Amino acid sequence: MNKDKDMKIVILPGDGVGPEVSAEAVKCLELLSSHCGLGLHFETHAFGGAAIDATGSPLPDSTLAACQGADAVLLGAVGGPRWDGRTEMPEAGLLKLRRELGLFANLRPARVIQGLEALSPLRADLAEGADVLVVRELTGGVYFGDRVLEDDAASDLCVYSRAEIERIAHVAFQSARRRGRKVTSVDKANVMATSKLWRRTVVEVAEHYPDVALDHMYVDAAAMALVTNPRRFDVILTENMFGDILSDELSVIGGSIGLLGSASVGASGPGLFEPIHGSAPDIAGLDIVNPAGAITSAAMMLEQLGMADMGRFLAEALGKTMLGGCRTADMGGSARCSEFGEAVREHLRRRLVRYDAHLELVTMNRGCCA
Ligand SMILES: NC(=O)c1ccc[n+]([C@@H]2O[C@H](COP(=O)([O-])OP(=O)(O)OC[C@H]3O[C@@H](n4cnc5c(N)ncnc54)[C@H](O)[C@@H]3O)[C@@H](O)[C@H]2O)c1
Ligand SMILES: CC(C)[C@H](C(=O)O)[C@@H](O)C(=O)O
Ligand SMILES: [Mg+2]
Repeated sequence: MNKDKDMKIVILPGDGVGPEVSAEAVKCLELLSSHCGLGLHFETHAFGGAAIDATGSPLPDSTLAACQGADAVLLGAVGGPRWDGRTEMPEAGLLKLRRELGLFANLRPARVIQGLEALSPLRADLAEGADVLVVRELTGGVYFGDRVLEDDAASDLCVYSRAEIERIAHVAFQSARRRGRKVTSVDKANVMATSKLWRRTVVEVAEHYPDVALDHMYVDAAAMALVTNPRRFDVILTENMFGDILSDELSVIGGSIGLLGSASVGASGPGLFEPIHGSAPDIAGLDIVNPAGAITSAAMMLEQLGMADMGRFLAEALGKTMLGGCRTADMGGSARCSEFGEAVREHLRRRLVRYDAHLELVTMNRGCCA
């Protein structure tokens, strides 16, 4: 594959395990890019706690400008106890980046890999075949409402407009069309005004998708059903805070939070690709973190950049690595983060050899027929 245009990928390693997982993902991308002529160019920028230490800000202007001028952004993770309680924490940089890039849709797929059901904490008969996509609204709700913190009282305002709900609902219904054709909208409409508007608006948007089934659940019941009956879900459509919490819960059905990647996209401009886990300070620097979520995020990035085949090769190499028994400690194995990443790349190299042979055959056949 030779792309017409070079692509700029901004890497934000961040804090804790962020640099470790993003390094493995980047090495996979470099391998694909050099082998297949994808024209990916990588630029690393300071972000999060590391940027606070270097510049005083978690999202320096130069980092934001680089992200705005990129084709895609790949992030490790931010935060850690070292910066807890600061006036401006590393996490504030992440929220600002999502907002500045207009990344209102956060897609978090989770599934139990066939053959790895035993790694799920769920009973095998419950885990088998579970495959859920969380579509999380990412730039509204309580994350972005006014906050007041006084000595004896505090408040966080939760606001949603109809337009914000409509656009994320369209993303969920369109995703369902490519998957199992069912959307479960999760809210707290028995209590919250934002959830009442959410439910009403989702019902209206659903009229444009008569081929997609829609049901509604309260978030507390959904939290239970995710671990008692995950197969009842296809696409979960939910607001910012509920999506944050439910996706961490959902991540463990496959065996570990370390498995999940995510894509955050807006109406236009670069997407942001990041594992859903945090900076895992308890295991940072030990080379034992699971980089699968970061590698999955890189595969999602390739798909979004129009290189779906390459994304599929990377996702397949990741699956083969785990099915072949190479697993990090969180998955019950003993592989180091770097060993796991290298095993993925070895599977990728083998896949690319077969791909080259296929391309050669196609070229030869064309020659014969010309
Ligand atoms: N997108 C992000 O950058 C992001 C996401 C979540 C949390 N955070 C931040 O990360 C910091 C730590 O948060 P936390 O401890 O609540 O959550 P966390 O996700 O970092 O860790 C929770 C637990 O899961 C384990 N874990 C996480 N990822 C793993 C992986 N890939 N492989 C193996 N084990 C893994 C950790 O060791 C820890 O025991 C906080 O500052 C938080 O705000 C950042
Ligand atoms: C670090 C934090 C601000 C972030 C969030 O709550 O969105 C994280 O938990 C996530 O899931 O990406
Ligand atoms: Mg989270």
